[in-house]
Amino acid sequence: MNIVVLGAGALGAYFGARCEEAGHPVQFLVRYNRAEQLRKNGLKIQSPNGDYQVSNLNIVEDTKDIEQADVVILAVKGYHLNEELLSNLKALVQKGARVLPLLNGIEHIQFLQDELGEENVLGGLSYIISTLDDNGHVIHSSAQHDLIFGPLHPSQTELCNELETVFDQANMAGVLSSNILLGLWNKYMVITAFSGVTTAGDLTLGTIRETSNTMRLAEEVLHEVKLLAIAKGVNLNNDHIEKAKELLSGFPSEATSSMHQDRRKGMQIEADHLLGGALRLAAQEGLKLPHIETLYALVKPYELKMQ
Ligand SMILES: NC(=O)C1=CN([C@@H]2O[C@H](COP(=O)(O)OP(=O)(O)OC[C@H]3O[C@@H](n4cnc5c(N)ncnc54)[C@H](OP(=O)(O)O)[C@@H]3O)[C@@H](O)[C@H]2O)C=CC1
Ligand SMILES: CC(C)(CO)C(=O)C(=O)O
Repeated sequence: MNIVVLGAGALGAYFGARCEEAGHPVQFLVRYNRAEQLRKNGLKIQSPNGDYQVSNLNIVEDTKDIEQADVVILAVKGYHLNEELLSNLKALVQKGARVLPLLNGIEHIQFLQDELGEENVLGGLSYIISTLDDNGHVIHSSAQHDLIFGPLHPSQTELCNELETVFDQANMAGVLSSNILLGLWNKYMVITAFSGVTTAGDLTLGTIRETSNTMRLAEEVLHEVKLLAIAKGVNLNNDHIEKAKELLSGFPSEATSSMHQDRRKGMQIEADHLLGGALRLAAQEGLKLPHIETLYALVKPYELKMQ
């Protein structure tokens, strides 16, 4: 399968490298600075599941240089969804590719479907903790490296089956979901609570778990996203909340969200995409989400201007 990775950061570079390691042609569509860094340093993964250096590193800076593309693994940040990115995605869709977005959040799905056509956007998400070091190599620190995906349109079933085979061959946990929309909302619930509280409070998960008032705040956020999902016709229930709490208790004490890591590094954060997105969707339904609204107000000052 011909794979294009658009967004060769912590997440996209990890899964792209794993697919290349399994013998699939992977092209990394990158911007100039990342291209230079990859040419200079190559691409390495440091992971508890096995280190790897990409042997056939195929870097492209222009969609014109991509002849064949079956799937685009889209792993940019929410604030990267701009005109330049869309025009690259449209060019790749015209060449026959379908797009597998792995971003945290939920609003981008409808946005991409509106821009690219419903049949061209698969559902996808990931449970992993990874970051880039100063050389642009991937540091993967969780045991989990799960990529959960599935069809959002009936025409995508065959491609999803082929992707399942590709991911099965790779050193990663690819899971084909029969209800990816529910999976996306479930992840959205987890990440809104996890990233909201860690980023607003500058707290690791361990401190949150040890402080009952703070843990209760995270639980209130889980409940608010559940209400929002239900208002949008997606049946998140209390079992999902309990599983989300179990997941959060499974991470090590020093673990934190990718948004909090970005706040610590002084980088732009996905506050608007994640928390702001929930508030916009809630407004459409006449819902109030007071805990999310408060967290949004606290993290908004760290959302630096677009670079
Ligand atoms: N890291 C993690 O542990 C996890 C992250 N996620 C989610 O995955 C998504 C990606 O996160 P992450 O990988 O950490 O982010 P990174 O910031 O590490 O990577 C994003 C990459 O996208 C690239 N990019 C942006 N716009 C373009 C463009 N127009 N063309 C080409 N490349 C572009 C950036 O390149 P450039 O260098 O040019 O800016 C950057 O390398 C986010 O939504 C995040 O919330 C989900 C689960 C875990
Ligand atoms: C919750 C977690 C670590 C799971 O992958 C995540 O998605 C993030 O921090 O962005």
